[in-house]
Order: sequence, then C-alpha cells, then structure tokens
Amino acid sequence: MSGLDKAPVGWHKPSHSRSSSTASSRHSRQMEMCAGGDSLQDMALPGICEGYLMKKRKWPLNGWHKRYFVLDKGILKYAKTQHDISKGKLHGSLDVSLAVMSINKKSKRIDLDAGDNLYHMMAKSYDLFYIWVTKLSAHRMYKKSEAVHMHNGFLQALSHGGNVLPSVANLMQRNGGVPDSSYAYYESSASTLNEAAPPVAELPTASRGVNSKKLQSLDGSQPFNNGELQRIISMQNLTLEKPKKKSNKMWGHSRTLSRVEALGMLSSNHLSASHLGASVPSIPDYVYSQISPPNATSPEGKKITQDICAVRSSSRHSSRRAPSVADSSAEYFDASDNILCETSSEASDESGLSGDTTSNSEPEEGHATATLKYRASISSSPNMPSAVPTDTGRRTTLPAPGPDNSHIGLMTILYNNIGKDLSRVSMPIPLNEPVSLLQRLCEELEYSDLLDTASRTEDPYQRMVYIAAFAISGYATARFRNRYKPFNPILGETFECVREDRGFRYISEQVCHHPPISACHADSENFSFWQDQRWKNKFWGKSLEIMPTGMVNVTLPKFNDHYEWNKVVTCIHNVLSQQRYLEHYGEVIIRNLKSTVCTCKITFVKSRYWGSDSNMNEVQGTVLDQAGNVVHRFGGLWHEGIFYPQPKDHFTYYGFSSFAMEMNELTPELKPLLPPTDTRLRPDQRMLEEGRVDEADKLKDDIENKQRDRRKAMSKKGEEHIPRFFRKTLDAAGREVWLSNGTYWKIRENPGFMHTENLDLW
Ligand SMILES: CC(C)CCC[C@@H](C)[C@H]1CC[C@H]2[C@@H]3CC=C4C[C@@H](O)CC[C@]4(C)[C@H]3CC[C@]12C
Repeated sequence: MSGLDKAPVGWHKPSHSRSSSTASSRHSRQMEMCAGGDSLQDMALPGICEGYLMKKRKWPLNGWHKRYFVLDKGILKYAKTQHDISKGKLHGSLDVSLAVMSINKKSKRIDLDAGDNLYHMMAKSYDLFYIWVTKLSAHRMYKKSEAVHMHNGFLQALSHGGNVLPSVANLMQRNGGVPDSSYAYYESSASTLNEAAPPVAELPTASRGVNSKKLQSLDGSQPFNNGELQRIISMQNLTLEKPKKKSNKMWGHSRTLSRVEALGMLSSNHLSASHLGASVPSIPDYVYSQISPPNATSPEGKKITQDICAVRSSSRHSSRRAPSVADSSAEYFDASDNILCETSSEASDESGLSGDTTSNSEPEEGHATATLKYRASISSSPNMPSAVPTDTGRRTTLPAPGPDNSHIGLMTILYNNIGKDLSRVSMPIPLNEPVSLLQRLCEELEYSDLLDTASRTEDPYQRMVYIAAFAISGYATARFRNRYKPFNPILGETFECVREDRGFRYISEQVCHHPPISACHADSENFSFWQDQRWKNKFWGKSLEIMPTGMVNVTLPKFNDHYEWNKVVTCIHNVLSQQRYLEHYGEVIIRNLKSTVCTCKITFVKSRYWGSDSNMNEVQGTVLDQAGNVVHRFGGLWHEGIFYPQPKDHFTYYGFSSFAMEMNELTPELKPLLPPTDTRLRPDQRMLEEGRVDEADKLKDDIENKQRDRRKAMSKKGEEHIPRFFRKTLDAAGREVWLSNGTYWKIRENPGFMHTENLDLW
C-alpha cells in the first residue's frame, strides 16, 4: 500500500505550514518550501559576497574540498581559488534565484538545486553559514524582483504595442513552469518536525559575532535584531576570508604523454577479434579497452602498448596524480590540495554517497575525446548491428502510444511526498509506463549476451571487462525513459520472463512493501543473476537523487566465479519539468568473491560543463590485478553503447527498447501457465498499455485500496506477509538479502499455478 492519497492533478502551491507536512515526518531530512517574499519592489542591489566554502566533491563523490565562491547580482560563481576567479577560470556558476536552497544549520550545510546543477556547500563556522544564507537569500530576492520588473515591463510593452523585450522569453523559459524557487530547510535524521531548523529570520543571535573584519562594527554593544542584521549583512560587500598567500605549487607541469591521448588512439579496430572474440560484435560498442601488453601483436597494437607502458610507468612514479589531459587549460583536482573534511556522521549521512573505497585519483578528462574518436570509428564499421533487431517472434510495438502527460503538474505530488521513496508515491496513471518495476528490473538483462560471452572468456581480466560492460549496460535504457514511471508492484506480485532465444529464465517478486523491495533471480546455462532492489531518495527541490542499496550478483558456473557489485546514484534532474533527464554518478566496484585475481572499478562521471570536453554520460573503468596494477582500461558513454538502435517510433511508445516492448506481452499460450499474480495479468497496467487511460486510472485506485485493505486485515490478525518464492537471509558480509527459494519453476511445472492457492491481488 502506498499509504498515500493520490494527489490531485494540477499545480498547487505547497502549504507553508510545517506541521501539515506529515508525510515527511519519518524521513531523514526535513525540508519545507518557504515563500520567498518576492513581492518586494525596487530592491536595492545586495552587496557582493565572496570567500571560501567547502564544496562537496564531484570527484570522487565523497568528501569535500575548499572552493572560492563569489555571489554577485544573484549569480554564484566558484573556482578553485580567488586567483582563478579573477582569471575567469570558473568551475561553475548558477543563478541563485532559479535554485532551490536548502539549509541545515546543524551541519552548516547549504544546498542549491538549480535543476541541472546541484551544489552542496558547507560553511566552516556558524557565522559564515549565517552570512552566506543571508546573502544568498538577499540575492535571490533581488534577482526575483528584477525578474518581476522585467515581466511587468514586458506586459506593459505588449499593452502599448511595443516591441517584445528579448529577455522575457528567456525569463519565462528559465522558470520552466516551476513556481518561484524558495528555500527549504532540513534537519538531521534524528530530528522530529518540531525540532526542524528555524527559518532564517530566527537564526542564532550568536551570529552577531561574525568573524569578518568588515563586520566587526556589528559586534558587541549594539543590539541588532535579526532583521536589521540580515539587512546590514546583505547590503555589505563582504570578503569572508583573506586570500591565502600564493602557493608555489605548480599545476599542470609538463607532461609528455597523456594517458588519455593514448587511449584516444584506440578504436574498435584495436579490439579486433583476436582480443575480444569475434562472436561478440557488441563489446566494442561499449568499451574501448586497453589490451594488456602481451597480447598486442599488430603494429598499431605495439604502438599502443608502448604508449600504455609509458603511461603506466609515469603513473607509477606519481601514484597520487595520474597524468591528465595534455590540454593546458584542463582543470584537475589534486588530492594533496584538497581538504578532505572529516565529515560528521550526520554530514556523511547527508552525503549519502558512501562507498567503501575512497580514491583520490581523478577522472580522465579526455575520455570523451577518446569516445568521440571511437564513435567515429564504429559509425563506419560494417559490423554494426542492423537497425532492425533480429526476429524474436515477439511483438515489435505496443498496442497504443503513451499518453501525453506534459500537462500534469508534479509539484503537489512531490512536495506532498518529500522524503518518500518514489516507488511509494502513487501517481496519476498518465505518468505511468505499462511496465512494473519487476519488469524494469528484468530489463537489466537486456544485454545478457555479455554474460554469455564472459562465460566463454578464459582470461579472467578480459572476463571482468565483459562483466563490467554488462553492469554498465543496465543503465543504457535510462536515456529514453524519463517521462514515465514504472508501476509500483503490489506486495506479492510476481513476474516471470522466459527467453529461450537468450537462454535464460527470470523470476521476480515484490517481497516487501515497507520499504519496497523487489527481488529477482535469473538462471541460464552460462550464468545466474540475482539482486534485490531497494533505494533511498533525496529530493533537493528540483532534482531527485535515487540511491540504490543492495548488491547485484552474477555467478559463472564454468569458472566458479561469483561477481558482486553495487549500483550508482541516479539523479533525475529537473524532475518537475519537461526538461527532465537522468544522470548516473558514482563508483561501481566489482569483486569476484571466489577469486582475488582481479577487481574492477567503474566510474560514472558526474558531468562538468566547464571542461573542454562535454563528459555527459561518461563511464570509465579499470580492471586491476591483485597488486593493484591496471590490466585493462575501458570507457564510453552509457547511453551510446547500445547494441540495438532504439525502435524508430520509440518516442511514441514510452521510449521503450525492443526488449522493453516485449516485456508485457501476453500470448494465449503463456496465459494458462502464469500465476495470477504475474504483472502481465494486472488489469490497470494492461489497460494503460491498450490506451484505455481513464479506465486504468480508476482501476489503479481500486487495486491500491485493495492492497491497503489486505494489509490492514493482516495486521489486525497479527500476521505478516510471507513472500512465496524468495527467502530472506544474510550474505557473507552480513547484509540482508533476498534469495530465490527455488520453488517457482517446480510449481509451474507441477502441479501448475492453476492448481495452487494464489494470492488475489487485483
Ligand atoms: C515523475 C515521473 C513521471 C518521473 C519519472 C521517474 C522515473 C524516471 C524514475 C522513477 C523510478 C526510477 C527508477 C528507480 C530505481 C532504479 C534503480 C537504479 O539502480 C537505476 C535507476 C532506476 C531504474 C530508476 C530510473 C528512473 C526511474 C524510472
């Protein structure tokens, strides 16, 4: 049961009353939207504010580094140092009036979510925190009132038949249907609603003793009230820290060969059949791999080997900083220069991006260049898979196109459910796609042939590359799938998928409703695959981060391998608007629990727009041997290495791939074999698929209510739902996992689900 009333369609300004927001009370971070007080007219330009703040790293994702920020006329810019700012070497900038600001007094955190950019900042002291919050608020108000003026000017111009102001179109666009961004505040996990952080106006009077020299006049005798103090702070030009003495460190000293350049020379030709197996034309689509020296026999191969060796030896000499792009303007973070902040448990909880590996190496900025070259090379390759997928005898389209849902406002829905798993939020049916999360999980097997290939690859390092390619391939589908949300499975719902053509069979079950957990298991001659899917959400005001917990497992019986890996963070940028898109970031570590011969590290690079390359959707990986030496490198773009091109009309049909289109197909032969709990038999989802949207909407309500009633009845009797095909246990690391109990296929065969007692879900 989702425990939610379906939010009305349409946009409503969220309530400002804290206590009314019951939905968020259980959650780790309280957040509330406050009115920004934008009605102010003729606001004076607030003073400039600049100084150092800690900023959450984009690379690696955990930890903080010191960055210089300047807030001027509503624009917040930052760079590594003040000097860099003056030279225009910016790391980023954003319009604070378009960002949602969240603050956490206790951890001195300020988070700005501008939809595309998510900045996490932390002040070193409460005073600085207070000043920055005040300043940011003032600049936001200023910028917004400026926008209102422009808007009024535009209307006037229109009514007077004057020319349209060019900037207005811009203005309308950037607001993107999202109401005036306000700030949100949140507290640590332990807090209850009543203890939530006070709004800025109530920030501590202690903040009067601000450190800044320019503010010393505020100290001591004169009792200011907070309002005055805020006004004074906001009008001052503040430099919040003296610039440090110029260090003698030389950045970007001459590097003869960049690793990235070496990689850039690789093309799919280098990944010729001898190395990666001719039977799999698909692998180069994903991976440009660095072949280990002993294998290189061709002249170009030798050349690359030499280059790689050069790179290897140079990286051995400077283990902390690998050579980066030879581009002199390339920016890179140096571990020794970054202040790794000992984050409090609270702050690190907030960061939510913990991983058991911390790496101080940097992302390789030129990978995108390599990827471009590689892309050019495959586009001319005759081995490209044909545009039409091979005939599987399955349907190639859906019965009806996806409904237009662009008019549906998500504001109320999301604000009413802040902190809740997206999977628990009931949405109006036009926001759904006709697959359930159980089916969506199965889509991660779309490129199961990579596992088949892995199971035919003798060399353990190369085998690992295929496993890694498989791990990445699960994300490819996300590129076209941000307009609709999968159905939340009903507790006890199941889904099976038998693919003779691919040689595997898959089962999944919704095993827990609170928190929602979907467990799945697939078997084939070559591999087994299982995972249980659960995740945490973080909503920052414009973007929603999904942090999956739980590990993915693959075994290859032929080699007695058991691979295990984590999943990365998926961020839905601009979740409330039609400019929504998905980004994955973080690090995946693949381990073979049965052998320590090699491990693999894959990085989904968080995009940086200031670099010379666009590194959107970039993935980099390395296979390491026992001693930690790099044996293979690979990389690419997660959305590009798709082996089958999308079906022509994919936009009309929910952005589905061919595999996804086949997912909910129900043939007369299959029907009698399925348990009645199978997703294919869920009537509202079927109706949506057939384009009967209104009927589906009503039915969905009924089904959700039925689930609710069943839960109530059970808890009254003191009973607990027991999953039918999976059992809960602990893995070797002591984590709670759900494993198949092995009964599904046996029952299906004998006596058959027709002859068993089944749950009545819909
Ligand atoms: C408000 C609605 C219409 C916006 C659309 C939400 C969509 C894009 C969301 C809803 C649930 C999300 C999925 C939830 C869980 C996972 C598992 C994770 O390991 C990869 C991402 C993935 C697969 C998410 C992809 C994005 C997703 C499908």
